[in-house]
Amino acid sequence: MKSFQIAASILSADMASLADQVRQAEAAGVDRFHVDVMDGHFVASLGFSPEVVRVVRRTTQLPIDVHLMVTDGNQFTKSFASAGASRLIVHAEADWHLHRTIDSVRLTGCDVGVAINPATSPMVIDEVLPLLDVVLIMTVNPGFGGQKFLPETLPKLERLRQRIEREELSCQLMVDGGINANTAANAINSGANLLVAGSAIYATGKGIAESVRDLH
Ligand SMILES: O=C(CO)[C@H](O)[C@H](O)COP(=O)(O)O
Repeated sequence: MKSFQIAASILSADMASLADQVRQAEAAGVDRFHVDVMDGHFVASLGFSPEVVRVVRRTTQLPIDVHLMVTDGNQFTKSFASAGASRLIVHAEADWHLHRTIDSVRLTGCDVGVAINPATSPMVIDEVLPLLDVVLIMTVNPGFGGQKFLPETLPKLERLRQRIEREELSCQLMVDGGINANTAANAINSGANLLVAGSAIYATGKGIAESVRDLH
């Protein structure tokens, strides 16, 4: 049995045929979908709305992770939960009251995750780790697809993996940014068990099926 999951990030998908791109990725064997929400403030880009999550939800039964790269994640939890998100991931850097936000995500019925940027120490989530379903270690600075994987983020994965094992926590360790057939192995060897891939699935020029096969 493989020890990792693959999430397809629709940021690099062709929006003109989003439903078809979701179906193709599911048929190719991805385990879940990843939808980026960007507010032009916490990160420089804009996108995606709950309406996009609704389209993905209507198209697949696979879990959908919504990554809230926004200044106030708490204000959007209900709208993305009712659009069909399975899991909401907020940024530790963007939240002064992370514990309260984790509680509000739980109240929506969604699973909960916290993301940290490359410059952020995992110490910021020490106190809440046992409350989480997933930790997202950004392996690029967030906001854009197609960036280069930052190997200096790997020691954070190792450190978190050790604690998760030691305390027998059920939390997944997710990596996002620059994940492809070359960088995935390093991330997995350092402790990641959920790989988010956007351009390595939707923008290789080889087609979705072959790209997912390469990742596996
Ligand atoms: O959060 C993100 C960028 O901030 C993304 O999920 C993005 O889609 C990753 O893209 P790629 O796999 O092309 O690096």
